[in-house]
Amino acid sequence: MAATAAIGAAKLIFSSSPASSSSSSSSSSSSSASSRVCVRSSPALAAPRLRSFNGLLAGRKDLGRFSNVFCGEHDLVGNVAAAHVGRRKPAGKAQRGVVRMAKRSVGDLKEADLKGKRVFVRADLNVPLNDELKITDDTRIRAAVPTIKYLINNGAKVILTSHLGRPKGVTEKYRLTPLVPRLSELLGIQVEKANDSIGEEVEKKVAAMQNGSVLLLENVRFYKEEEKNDPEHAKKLASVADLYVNDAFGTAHRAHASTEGVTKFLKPAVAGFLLQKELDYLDGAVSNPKRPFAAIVGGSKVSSKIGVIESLLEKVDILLLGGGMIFTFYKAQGLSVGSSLVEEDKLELATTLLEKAKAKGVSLLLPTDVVIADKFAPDANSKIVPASAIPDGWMGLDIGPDSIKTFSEALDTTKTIIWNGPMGVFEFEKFAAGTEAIAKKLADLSSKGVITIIGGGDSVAAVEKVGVADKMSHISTGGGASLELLEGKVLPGVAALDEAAAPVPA
Ligand SMILES: Nc1ncnc2c1ncn2[C@@H]1O[C@H](COP(=O)(O)OP(=O)(O)O)[C@@H](O)[C@H]1O
Ligand SMILES: O=C(OP(=O)(O)O)[C@H](O)COP(=O)(O)O
Repeated sequence: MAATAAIGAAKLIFSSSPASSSSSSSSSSSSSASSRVCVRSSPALAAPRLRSFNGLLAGRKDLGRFSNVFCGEHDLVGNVAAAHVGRRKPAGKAQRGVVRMAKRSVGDLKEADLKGKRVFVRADLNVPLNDELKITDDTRIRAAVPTIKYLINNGAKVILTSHLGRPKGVTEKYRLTPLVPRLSELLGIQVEKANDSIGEEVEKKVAAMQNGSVLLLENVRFYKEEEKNDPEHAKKLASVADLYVNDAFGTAHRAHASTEGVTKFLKPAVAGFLLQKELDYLDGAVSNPKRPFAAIVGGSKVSSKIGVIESLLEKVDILLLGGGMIFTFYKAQGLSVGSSLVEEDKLELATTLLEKAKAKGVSLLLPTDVVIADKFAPDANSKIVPASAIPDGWMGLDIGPDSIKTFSEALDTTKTIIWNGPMGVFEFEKFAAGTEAIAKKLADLSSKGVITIIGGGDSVAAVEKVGVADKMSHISTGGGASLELLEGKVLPGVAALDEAAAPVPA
């Protein structure tokens, strides 16, 4: 039963009841169906280390440097991307028909299909950059390499596209130029770059491409039409290419022109190796998780992630909230939050979510103490205060030591953990302790057999920074995408791709 413990004026919802055990007997049949038909080894939920890279690299020595993060055991399987097109209903509710579709993979395309062809590759190269525009974590770039290498080794001309950040129009600091040296180094060829993603310059550069070369287009989000998924814009993007590969798992939850719209104009439209690998692992691990199952949600994308919490309450037994997410909850409970990050229009939702968690017996834990700062800067003055005592003019930038302890104890009871969003502004040393402590805790639990899944550009950067990325069961290049997959949502970037020859029976 859920109990409400008062912490100063703050209320912390805590349930002593065990997990809603309803888990997913209803889902297991579809899960096993997919294992059978999608020719994959079941994700080894009992193993602490990634086991489901699905052999996409097997036998391909040229791809061997891909990543120590992504390279687990390479057991050879077919080139079929398993993707939920319709997904199971939450446990405890009537199950709608589950339709599983296999998506056509880039691995299905051979030299005869690729040689001399212009391939529009959508990757998620949204990597963190510092003030000097230096890449601070290259995980997403490394993760994109196997698909690109496969294409160039088969004689294709790769037109590589990505977004970076959330620019409003052309913004110098969001140009993709800083990515070129690392991409070139990893691919072993000089990558060319265009200063636009559509138009004459792109057309000219594409016309001059040799087989086996790579042209990186400019940030696709410099055009507002990208996020609007404007069909005319998608047509312009597609006009320079013959076929489409989507390998941007981190952006697969966005129906944008370069992730969804272009599929109307380019055939075949297939899944890249990374997209395929992510879906395969996450589908198995989160659709029928070992319980207790915990989610940790933090970071700064509050408005896009707070909505996910409602669905998470249907799936998880424990939900830990940190990062910029928490202040909306505090404010909803009547607390002062100073100048902390708050989504004013989500206050009502936050209240509803706290009530729902209580009603469902889900342990929703908010930090009881926070590290506050007098400005958003690495050299800010800081102090630790109870969550109920944030003074005016101060902002919360990390969770405090009591919260770390409570969160660690809660995590000790779990068997599966998915984490998206840092606990604090870990980029500043003064506010990195919460994130680092949780990263170390997950690494420790991983070694004890707990399944640990880290998703999101910054979350992955944080575990890399702590040096524990290789201890985790799975490092996902998508935070929001993996949460939406966990919710049971259709990822538009996946749904738009061609189906494999035959649908997978449910
Ligand atoms: N209390 C906070 N206030 C403001 N920003 C925060 C806070 N806690 C964490 N962040 C920021 O959240 C960012 C990551 O958020 P997000 O993009 O949602 O994560 P991910 O990339 O892992 O999905 C980090 O850059 C971090 O500095
Ligand atoms: O960083 C990303 O998502 P994530 O922070 O949820 O991992 C992706 O590149 C998507 O970016 P968006 O959330 O601006 O669409």
